Amino acid sequence: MEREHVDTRIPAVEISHLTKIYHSDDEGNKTALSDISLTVQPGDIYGIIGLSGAGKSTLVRCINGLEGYDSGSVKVRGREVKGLAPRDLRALRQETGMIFQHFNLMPSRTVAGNVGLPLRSRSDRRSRVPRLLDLVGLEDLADRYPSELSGGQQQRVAIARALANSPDILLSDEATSALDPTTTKSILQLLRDLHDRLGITIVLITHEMSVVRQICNKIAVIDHGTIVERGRVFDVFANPQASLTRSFVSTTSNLDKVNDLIQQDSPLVRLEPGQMLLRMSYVTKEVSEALVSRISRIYDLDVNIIFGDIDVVEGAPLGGLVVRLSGRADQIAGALDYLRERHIGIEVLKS
Ligand SMILES: Nc1ncnc2c1ncn2[C@@H]1O[C@H](COP(=O)(O)OP(=O)(O)OP(=O)(O)O)[C@@H](O)[C@H]1O
Repeated sequence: MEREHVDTRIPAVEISHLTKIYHSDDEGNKTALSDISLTVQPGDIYGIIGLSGAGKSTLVRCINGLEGYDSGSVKVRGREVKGLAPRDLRALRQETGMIFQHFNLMPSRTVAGNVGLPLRSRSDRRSRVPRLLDLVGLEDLADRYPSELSGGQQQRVAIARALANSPDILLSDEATSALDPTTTKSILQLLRDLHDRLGITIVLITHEMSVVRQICNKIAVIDHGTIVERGRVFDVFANPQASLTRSFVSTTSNLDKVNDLIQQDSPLVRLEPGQMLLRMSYVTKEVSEALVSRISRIYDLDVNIIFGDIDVVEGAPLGGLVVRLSGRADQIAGALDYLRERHIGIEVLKS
């Protein structure tokens, strides 16, 4: 869908020192966001992850002007959201599509009727709705009603509706949280395709790290209204700093299972004399060697892969292997040095 040229020099969203307090007579003041700063560049798929109540939805609502804020600044396409005239606020929302967990479709309207809702003129609806439906793969369902569709199809309708005014920014608030894993994957794939084809910037709110891993390039982790960690997705997954981030990352990998196996004294992780149980992980993107066969050959070791979990994130392998090494102690030590020099994360689990 055609869109005005986007100035890629101006951040899509720039938030500085944002603080939002909910004031309530009954329950007193509740600080939902405290000193939040983050910058979303045009073309980013920026994941914002946090537990329930962390402040994610409040943050999105500040970005699209649904919620005011107490201090700090929220700029969308270079313009401060607070204090926008109603007309400018309407324009901001038109240029900023939004999708939600529960789709928010009108049950009394057909698929085509829902998608065409944001479009003012009949001619716009006639020309654009079929193209929008085509974009989300629902061209055959135009005359159906939401109740006749699966959850994934309903979210596709909502995505088409969010794109009706050719926004350059899409805000996604837990858009896959009500969907099963397979449907989640297909919706995330669709968002990625739309990003690649339309160049749309996506701000994606979620509580699932696997969602971030699948499509985001940047991530901010939010905890009780503050950002505890941010960075490129690969770096944060490879080397999480905050304990909350570490616990999110651990939900996406089975490598921690080895600790249970050790505790249960599983035969899988029992060692003979001269053996070592090792976890090897990718911590940088610059690894392209056949490491397992190299250390086996150079140091005359048997390397038994017990299990592994490697995914491709931002175009580079991420994750690792749990292996049992058998060989002479000095040879094993040499192999560990070899791996360290090549920036492989190593953790001796048992020896
Ligand atoms: N309208 C409101 N009035 C008072 N407090 C609110 C209001 N909306 C949210 N809060 C509080 O602000 C905090 C942040 O809420 P928010 O909905 O932004 O979190 P969230 O991370 O999106 O959580 P969830 O995933 O459960 O929706 C919570 O403690 C919540 O109770």
